[in-house]
Amino acid sequence: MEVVILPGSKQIASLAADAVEALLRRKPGAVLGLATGSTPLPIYSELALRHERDRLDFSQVRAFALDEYVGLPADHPESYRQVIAREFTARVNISPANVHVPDGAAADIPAACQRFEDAIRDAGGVDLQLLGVGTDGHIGFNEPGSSLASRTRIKTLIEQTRRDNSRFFGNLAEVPHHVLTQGLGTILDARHVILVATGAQKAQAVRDLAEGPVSAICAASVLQLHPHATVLVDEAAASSLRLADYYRHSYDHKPAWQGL
Ligand SMILES: N[C@@H]1[C@@H](O)[C@H](O)[C@@H](COP(=O)(O)O)O[C@@H]1O
Repeated sequence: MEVVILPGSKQIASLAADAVEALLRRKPGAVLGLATGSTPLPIYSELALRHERDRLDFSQVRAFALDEYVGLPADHPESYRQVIAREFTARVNISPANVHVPDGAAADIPAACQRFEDAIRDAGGVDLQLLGVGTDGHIGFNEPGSSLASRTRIKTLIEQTRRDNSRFFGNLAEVPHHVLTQGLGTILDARHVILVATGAQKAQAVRDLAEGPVSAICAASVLQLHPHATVLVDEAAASSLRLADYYRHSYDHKPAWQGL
C-alpha cells in the first residue's frame, strides 16, 4: 500500500485524475470503478475539465458504481445511479449504457447482485477503482464485520453511516436502512485501487486502514492485501498516522518512472 500525503483536495484530485488519464491514454476502453460520497467529487470535476479542455475521451469507457441504496426509485435524486450521472458520467462522454449500478429497486435482490458481478466479469474486470472511506472504515457500503471475501450483496447500514449520509436526505428517517454493495472480495479484484480521504473526521479510519491489523472491524484494512493500493490523504486525514514521515520520504524519493 502506498500512502501519499498531499496538502489538500485539489492536489488529491489532480493526482487521481492523472492516474485515470494515464490509464485511458493507454487503454481507451478501460473499466472504471466509481465511488460516491463527497470526497471524490473534486476528482470528477477535474476529469470533466480535462474532457472539455484536453478532449480526454471516455467514449469507450465502461463504469461500475460501488453501491446503491435499496428501496429508492432509480430516479430518486439521492439514488447513487442519479448521483453518479449528475456528478460525473453525464459531464463526460461515457455512454449511459456503459454505466452499471447495482439495482437497488430489483424484486429479486440476490439475482440483481449476481447480474452485477457477471457484468463486471464480462467487462474484463475493473482496471481502476476509486474509493472513499466512511468514518467507520467502510468502503463501498461494507460496514464493520463485512466478510473480507464478500461479493456484491445486500448490507444493513450502521446508524453512524445513516447519520453521516442524512445530510443528503434532509432527515435521518429518509435514509434507507439497506444497500447493495460490491463486496470486499469484488473490490480486491480491481487491478488498481485509489482510496481518497480528507478531513480530520477521517483520521482514525485512515490510521486503522493503513496501519491497523487487517480486520473486518475496519473493512478498508483489507486493502493491505491488495497488490496495488494507493491511499491519497490530506494533512488532516493523515494526522494520526504513525509512519507519516516515512510516507512523505518515500513519495519524495519515488523513482520518476513509477506512476501511482
Ligand atoms: N457509500 C459511500 C462510500 O462509498 C463513501 O466512501 C462514504 C464516505 O463519503 P464522504 O466522501 O462523503 O465522506 O460515503 C458513503 O457511505
